[in-house]
Amino acid sequence: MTTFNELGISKPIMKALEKMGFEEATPIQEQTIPLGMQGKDVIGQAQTGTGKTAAFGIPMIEKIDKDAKKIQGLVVAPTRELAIQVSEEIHRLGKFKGVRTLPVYGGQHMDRQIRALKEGPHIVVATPGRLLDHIRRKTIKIDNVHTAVLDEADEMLNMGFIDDIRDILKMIPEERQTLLFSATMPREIREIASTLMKNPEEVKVKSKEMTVSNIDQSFLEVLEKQKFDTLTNLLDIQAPELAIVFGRTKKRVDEVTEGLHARGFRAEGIHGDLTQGKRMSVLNKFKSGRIEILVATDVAARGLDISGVTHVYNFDVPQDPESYVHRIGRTGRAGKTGEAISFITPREMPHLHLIEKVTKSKVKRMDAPSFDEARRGQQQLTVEKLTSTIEGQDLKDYRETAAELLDQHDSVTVVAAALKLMTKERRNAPVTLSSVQPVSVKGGQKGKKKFRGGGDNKRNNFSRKGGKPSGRNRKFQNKRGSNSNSSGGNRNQNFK
Ligand SMILES: Nc1ncnc2c1ncn2[C@@H]1O[C@H](COP(=O)(O)OP(=O)(O)OP(=O)(O)O)[C@@H](O)[C@H]1O
Ligand SMILES: [Mg+2]
Repeated sequence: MTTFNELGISKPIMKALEKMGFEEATPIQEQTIPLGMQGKDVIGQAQTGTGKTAAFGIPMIEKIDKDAKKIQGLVVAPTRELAIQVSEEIHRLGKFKGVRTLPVYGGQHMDRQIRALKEGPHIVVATPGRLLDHIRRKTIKIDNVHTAVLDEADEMLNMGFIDDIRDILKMIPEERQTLLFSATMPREIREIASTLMKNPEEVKVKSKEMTVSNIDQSFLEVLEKQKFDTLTNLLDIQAPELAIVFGRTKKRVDEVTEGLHARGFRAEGIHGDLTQGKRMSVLNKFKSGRIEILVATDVAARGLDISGVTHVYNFDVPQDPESYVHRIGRTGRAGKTGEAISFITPREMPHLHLIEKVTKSKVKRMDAPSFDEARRGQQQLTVEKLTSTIEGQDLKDYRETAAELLDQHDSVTVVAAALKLMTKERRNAPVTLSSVQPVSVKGGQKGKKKFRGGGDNKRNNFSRKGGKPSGRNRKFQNKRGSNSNSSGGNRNQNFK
């Protein structure tokens, strides 16, 4: 294990790392940071949630001259949410050095952005379209940029930004350093690497599997029309602290969200048709725990780093193995554990096998839970509340009434009535979703061709001091022997 100290990182950044609770560098950081600090061009590939942001953020911040009121570092990211998230992480890393970072993305007021740009940020983290807009209006000057980063390059390609990216890179002074991060290396990205980068060093954190070992993966074979009931039963049993449910289309996301509301869950949907303001407010609610379930399309959730996501449900199986890896990678981040459960209709079984084959991971079969189990799941929550009240509170004022009650009724009846009163019974509103076509293996083969590996499975775990212990410790949840909330659930202990 390499400490950040050994990587020759300067004092102010070391202080920031300490504040952030980062103790050891992750493998991608260990390999990328020294190259980055030597000024080399780097292509980085590693598994989800393994700290790629700091891997490019630290060398970039090291090179900033904070007395120069000029944009010196530029990060391009595919979505607004990602731009904001990356900007926040860089801000935290560069705080003690006094580095100013600004996220710039479409959908935000131009005037406001221009005013913020006038304050002289050192680093700008931007989405491609809006960045080009600013460059053309000369509200962003890139003549002094010495470090350029493309984060999630393949996703930018998928989203049709490839020409924008090329244009942007061509405008930045040639003597710049370029860092490129991508889960896959399709032809177009390779071409950018060979034409617009200088002898890039490739850092691939190798692994047999593409998914991280701290995500427990399982699937249920379920008929399309039973998916929704199965989902709510599972949610009742597993009681995730924060869960993301993936749906294939925007319409699907809206329908599942509405259905969850009808059954009394705190859920909200997120997809590309929502306004920027709405997307941000949904994400903030989710991050702060005001909603417990985020229903999302692939694009809306790519790269998002939300701590405390304990469960990912693939309500619809992802189109290709690559999406599968990114989706489930929203949990099991920063060495924590997580659960990923995929709903597979009988006709989609070959597709699941393809995902297993390409990602080289085994997805365990689990049985669909019954309504009865779900009901017991709800009651279990009440039992936990009751137990903690028994253990933790002064009940003196209630004892006399309790004794009177027990004179009149037997104890089991009294406790049963209390449980009934306290249990939030699920409304069983009937929910019918529009029908969807099953995913065919053909779609998956595209992914197979595209996909490539990354990430040392055993070593992706890393330690973070003072990490918040996750979750309600639900015994019920432990049925399959592993969950994100079990105490000491951080498997990374094995690697210390
Ligand atoms: N060395 C470290 N020690 C502890 N925590 C870390 C370390 N490096 C990064 N983290 C934390 O791990 C989480 C995941 O990091 P990050 O978002 O950079 O992952 P990523 O590799 O970019 O994932 P994705 O492929 O999903 O985009 C973040 O919350 C980050 O703050
Ligand atoms: Mg990332």
